[in-house]
Amino acid sequence: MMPGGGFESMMLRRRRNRLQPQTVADSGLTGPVEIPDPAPPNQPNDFKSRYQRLSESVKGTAKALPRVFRLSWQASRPLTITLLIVTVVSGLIPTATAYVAKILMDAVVEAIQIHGSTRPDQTVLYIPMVGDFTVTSVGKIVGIAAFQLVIFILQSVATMLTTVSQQLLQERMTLSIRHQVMAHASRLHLSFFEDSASYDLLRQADREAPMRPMSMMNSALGLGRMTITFSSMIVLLITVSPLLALVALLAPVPLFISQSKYGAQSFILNYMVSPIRRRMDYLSSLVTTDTYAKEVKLFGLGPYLVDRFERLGKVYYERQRRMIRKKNVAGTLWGLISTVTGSAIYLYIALRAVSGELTLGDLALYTAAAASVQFSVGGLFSSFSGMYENNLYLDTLYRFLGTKPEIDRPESPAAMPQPLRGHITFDHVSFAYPGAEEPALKDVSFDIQPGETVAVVGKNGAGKSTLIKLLCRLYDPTGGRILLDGVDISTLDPDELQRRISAVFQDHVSYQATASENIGLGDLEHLADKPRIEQAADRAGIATRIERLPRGYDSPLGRWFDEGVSLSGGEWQKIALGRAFLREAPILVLDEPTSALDAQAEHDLFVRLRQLAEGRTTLYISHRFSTVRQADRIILLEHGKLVEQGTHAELMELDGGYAELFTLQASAYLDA
Ligand SMILES: Nc1ncnc2c1ncn2[C@@H]1O[C@H](COP(=O)(O)OP(=O)(O)OP(=O)(O)O)[C@@H](O)[C@H]1O
Repeated sequence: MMPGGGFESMMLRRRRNRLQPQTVADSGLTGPVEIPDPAPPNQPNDFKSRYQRLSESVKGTAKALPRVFRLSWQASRPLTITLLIVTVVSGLIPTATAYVAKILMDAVVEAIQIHGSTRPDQTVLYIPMVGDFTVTSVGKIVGIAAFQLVIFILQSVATMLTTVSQQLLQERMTLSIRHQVMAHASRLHLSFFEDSASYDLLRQADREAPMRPMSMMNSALGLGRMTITFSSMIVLLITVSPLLALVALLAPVPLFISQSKYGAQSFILNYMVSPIRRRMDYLSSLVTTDTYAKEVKLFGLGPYLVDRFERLGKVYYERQRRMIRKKNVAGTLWGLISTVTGSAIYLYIALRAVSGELTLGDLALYTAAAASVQFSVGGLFSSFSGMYENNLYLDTLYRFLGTKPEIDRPESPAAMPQPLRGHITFDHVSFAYPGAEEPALKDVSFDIQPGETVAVVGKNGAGKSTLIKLLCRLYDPTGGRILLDGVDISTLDPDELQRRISAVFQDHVSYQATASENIGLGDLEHLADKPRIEQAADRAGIATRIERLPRGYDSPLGRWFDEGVSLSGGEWQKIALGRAFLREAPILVLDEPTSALDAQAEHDLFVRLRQLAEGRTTLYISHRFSTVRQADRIILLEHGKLVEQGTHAELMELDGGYAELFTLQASAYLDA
């Protein structure tokens, strides 16, 4: 039985389960360790239904084959052709070998008989020597043996060619698919990365899919090869004895039944990672991952987590043991029926050979044929289940490649205003994240004059970062519009817009690269422009620190490198600022750029920012009011709404939400 639709519906169920809140007992951290496995798909299990599901799976999988061959064809035509030819040849070789063994044996027996008939007086067993035979029979035997040698050589060559072509094609296809996944991911919209289900899709496409087409191709070719062996063997047997062909076909039926039952069970077992194992993996990662180490150690969680792992592990092992035992014992018993049938037939043929109705060669042929037909039946099933499994992953790949970047790229974008002054207008902007019940921004309108520095404040979750994502066009507003120098940004080319914006995000990236590259990535055109990079580092207040590094600007940063330098959180943040300063963009966006900076560094930065922001429109988010008060204007957001705006003095005078937050923070400092 192939799980067919049942498997997919199970995957869907799993995805839904993931989105639903888990009970505490289910997390694996507390509660009973007997976490149940998902119920198997509720489907009838009689032979007919199994057969129907099998044929549905066969059709579904067969449909996937053309696209896999297309991928292989695109990757390399010569290798694909070689592989196809070699598959046909390898499929015929077992039949040819069996046939040659038969004619060789028949020739030997015939030669013995011819020679034996000339010595009718012989009563004791007489073993003839080569010299006793006629030249014709020796010639024939040598000819057949030579033919056999050719087949053996062909077999070695075919094996070598298969290995080489498969490995080379694997490399080519993996490269080409990874390239496609990367290229597509780089075009995707931010919401794709922020949604867990679609992000899962990307991770799977990136991790699993590159290997799959070639595995599928290999399984398909294996299936083809075995089908060729199987059919040619049957044809050969028919020419010798139709009865033999029939029995060779019937003998593996019990094996086929057992394969179809237990093969599918182990398939489900392998691909349905049981919930208990997922929890074990999580517990293990809590103890073995660097980012969790500090907290796990401080709270003394290690022994507790290890103990939970062990207890879950015992339950898991017990379930595995039962399943593995059942599968193998039952599978072997069914297989034995085939073996017994085969032996009975073998005996029957041997007896017929004795009575002279079949030759010794026929007996040899049947032996080879029966073994290879049985092998093919086993192989047919595992090749097919391999294809089925690979196809599931390929589906993921094609679903990923079929996703559309959600930002609409205008067909003929409006011209970017020249020169860009940096006048930003939010005009009744509203926004709700996909699937979110509450909008993150509600009817927000404000205006930032060219060169103005505006700070956005508000409590956690007020919508500050969302505002910035919309301005950078990482999302499109669900209502209202954003104008840049009077032009609606949705009519501009998003790439061109983003080139005019320089940003530091809350979760800025620490690239595993040299100090110089870390800053240079802010503007690819100046990736290796040392003087500009040094100037940007100086503006961000990190130049002296970089100069003190063992290899200055060429020092590798981060732990990926053997001699990589580990920077502090604040130093990394300054590097990110340097990256933003490298880009000579008219709009500067800073999302909590000073959260990791010490008081001195923050003060220095804002003194510099005043110079840097000159001529640039700057929008920054900060929870530090010492920084905020220096802005030309301050915007206060509350639950996605703009509730106050003005200078620090104006807002203090207003004595509203801003004044309250400011006083709260200031008094905290004063009390201390
Ligand atoms: N990718 C997302 N998908 C769904 N909802 C989101 C997403 N990002 C943020 N939100 C929600 O939108 C609201 C506003 O989030 P936002 O990040 O803009 O807040 P913020 O003011 O920047 O908060 P903080 O001060 O904590 O950084 C929050 O309620 C948050 O839960």
